Amino acid sequence: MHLFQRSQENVQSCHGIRYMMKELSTADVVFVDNKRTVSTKYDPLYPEVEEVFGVPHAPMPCTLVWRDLMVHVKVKRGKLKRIINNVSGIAKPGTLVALMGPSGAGKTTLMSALSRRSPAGTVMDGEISMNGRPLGDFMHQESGYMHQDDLFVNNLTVLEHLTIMARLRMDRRTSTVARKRRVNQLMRQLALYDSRFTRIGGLDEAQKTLSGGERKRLAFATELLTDPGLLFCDEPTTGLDSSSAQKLVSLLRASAAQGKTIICTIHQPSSELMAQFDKLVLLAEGRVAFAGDASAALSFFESLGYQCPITFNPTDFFIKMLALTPGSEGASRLAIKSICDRFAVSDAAKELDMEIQLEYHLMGNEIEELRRTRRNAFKAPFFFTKIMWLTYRYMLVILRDPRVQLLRIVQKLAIALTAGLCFIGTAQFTQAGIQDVQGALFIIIAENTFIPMYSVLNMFPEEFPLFNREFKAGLYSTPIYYIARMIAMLPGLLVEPTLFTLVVYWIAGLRNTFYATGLTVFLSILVLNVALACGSFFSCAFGSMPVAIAYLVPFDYALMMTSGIFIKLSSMPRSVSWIRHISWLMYSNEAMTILQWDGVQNITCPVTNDTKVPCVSTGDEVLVQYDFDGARFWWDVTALVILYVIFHLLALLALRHRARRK
Ligand SMILES: Nc1ncnc2c1ncn2[C@@H]1O[C@H](COP(=O)(O)OP(=O)(O)OP(=O)(O)O)[C@@H](O)[C@H]1O
Repeated sequence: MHLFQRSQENVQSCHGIRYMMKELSTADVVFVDNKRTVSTKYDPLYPEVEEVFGVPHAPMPCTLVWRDLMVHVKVKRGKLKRIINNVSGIAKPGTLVALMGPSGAGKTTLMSALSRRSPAGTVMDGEISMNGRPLGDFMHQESGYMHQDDLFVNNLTVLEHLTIMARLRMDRRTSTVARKRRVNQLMRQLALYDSRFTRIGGLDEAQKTLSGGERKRLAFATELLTDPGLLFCDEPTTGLDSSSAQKLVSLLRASAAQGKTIICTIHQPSSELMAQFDKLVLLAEGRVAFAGDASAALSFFESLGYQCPITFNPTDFFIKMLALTPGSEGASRLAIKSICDRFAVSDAAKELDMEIQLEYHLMGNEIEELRRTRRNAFKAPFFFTKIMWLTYRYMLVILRDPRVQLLRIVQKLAIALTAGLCFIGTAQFTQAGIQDVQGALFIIIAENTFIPMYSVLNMFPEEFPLFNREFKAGLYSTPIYYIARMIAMLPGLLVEPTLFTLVVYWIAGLRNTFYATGLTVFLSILVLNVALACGSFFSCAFGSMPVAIAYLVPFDYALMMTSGIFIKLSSMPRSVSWIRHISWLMYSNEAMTILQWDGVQNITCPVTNDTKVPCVSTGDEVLVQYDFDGARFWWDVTALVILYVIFHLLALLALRHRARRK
C-alpha cells in the first residue's frame, strides 16, 4: 500500500496532472491531428461494454531504479566488450524520460538491460529494480517494449490484430467484454478506430494499408493492451514525418500523464518534441553525460563553458558535443570524458544519487506490497487458448488471399491431369503394365514430396523475426507457435494430396477397389506431411532458404535413390543402403506397391516359344522383383508416422535452439 500511495503522489506532484489523469482515462478522448479532442457524439464499438464497466483503472505505478550498471557483450574468443560503464538513474511514474546520445553511445544496450530484454551473450553487473523487486521474468508482463522497427502479420486488419493480441497478452481472468472494451478504447484513443478494418500491410497495391504513423500507433496500442505501468520505446519517431512524430510523442506524453513511466531512446528531436519530455539522460561512450530535468541540461553545459549558439536546436548541440568528430577522435574522447567526469561530481548527479538512495531505502520497507503484488500475479492464457488464437491468426492469413489457394488447387489439378494422361489405359496386368503402375505410384509420391518440402523452406526464416520478438516478449513458447503454424496449414495438407492422388489414380486406372484407393490416398497424405515435416526441419535448422536448399538437395537425392524404383535395394552397397530406413519414399513406395499387387494372380506373359524369356505372373513376384515384402504394409505406415514425429521434433528443437541463441 505504501509504495502505491507514494507512487501516486509522485504522479500527482510531478506534473499536477490529477485532473488530466481523470480526463484522459475516459474512453472518449481521441487524438486527431495532434490535438486532443473530446468527441461530442459517443460511438463505442461495443456499446454494451462501456455500460457494464464504466471508467477504467489507472495503470500500476512503476518506479525503475538502476545503480552502478555495467553492461558487457561477449565478442570473439569469449572476450568481453564494455558497452555501458557505471550508469545510475531513476524513472518515476508520470514521467517521460528521453534517452539521448550520439550513435553508438549505448542507448539501445542500456534500454534492453533496463527492460530485461538483452540479447544472449550480454553480461550485466549492478542493480536494477522495479518497485523494489530485482528485475525478473515478470518484466515481460509488467512492462511494454515498443521496438524501433514494427513487425506485424501484414494481412490482418487493425481490429483482428488487436483482438488476437488481447487474447495472447491479457490475463486469462479478463472477461471477453473487458477485452473488447480495451481494444475499443485503444483504437479510439490512438485514432485507429476509422482504420479498424484496414489491413496493416501487404504487397497487394490495390489494398489500402496503414501509413507509417498508423503502424507506430498500432505498435503502441499493442503494448498498451495490458496497460503496463512501465513502457520502453526504442526510437519511436524514426521514419515519421514531423506531424506524425509530434502526434506519437503527444500520445506518449498523455500516457505518462495517466501515471505510466515511459523511457524513450530518441534521435535529435525538434525543440517542440523535446518540450514534451520531463527528464533527459544523455549518454556518451557508455557513460552518463547528463541526467536530470530536461530543462536543466542547457544550464549544465553552460556551467562547463559550452554555450549553445542561438541558432542551434539544443538537442543538436548536445549531440554535437558528445559525438566523436571524424579525424580528431582522440580529442573528442578526452572532451567527452571531461563532460562525463564533471557531471559525476555535479549537483545534478548528487541530487540523482540522493533520489536513488531514498528510493532504495523506501523500497526496503515494501515487503507487504510485494506480497500483495505476488498474490495478484499475472496469469497467462492457457496453452490451448494460445494455440487456438495463433492458429486463427495464421488461418486468417491463408484465407485472406483465396485466389492464391484457388490457384494452388488449379495447379495441382493441372499437374495431375498431365501426369494422369501419360498413364491412361496403361495400368494393366501385363508385363509392361507393371512398370506403368509403378511409374504412376512414383509420380504420386514424388509430387507429394518435393513441392511441399521445398515450399516450406522459406516459411520459418521469413516468420522468424516476428516469432522471435513475440517469443522473447513471453507471448507464447516455441511448441505453441510451431503447433499452431502446422494446424493452420492442415486443411491444405489434406485437400491437395487427396485431389492430386484421386485424379491420377482414376485417370491411370489403378486398382479399382475402395480399400486400395482409400489407403493410397491416406498414404499420399502421410507422404506429404512427412515431406513437409522434413522441409520444416531443414528450414528451422539452417535459418535461410539458400543454405537449407544446399543441404536438402543431396539429402533428397539419397532418399530418392533408395526408394526402390531406380535401383534394386538388395544390390545396393551396404555403405549407402541404410539410407532407405529413413526414406519415406521407400516406405510409401513399398506400401502403395503392396496395395496394387497384393493377391494378383493373373499377370499375362507374352506369347513366345522362347521359355527363357522371364515372366512375372503374380503380384507376389512383382513385390520380390522390387525387393518389397507383402507383410510389411502396416510396418511401412508405422515407419511413416515415426518419421513424421521425428522430423517435427527435430524441427521444434532446432527452432527452440535458434530462438534461445538470438
Ligand atoms: N553484441 C555486440 N557486439 C559487439 N559490439 C556491440 C554489440 N552490441 C552493441 N555493440 C556496440 O556497442 C555500442 C553501443 O551500441 P548501441 O546499439 O547500444 O548504441 P546506440 O546508442 O543505440 O546506437 P544507435 O543510435 O546507432 O542505435 C556500439 O558501438 C555497438 O557497435
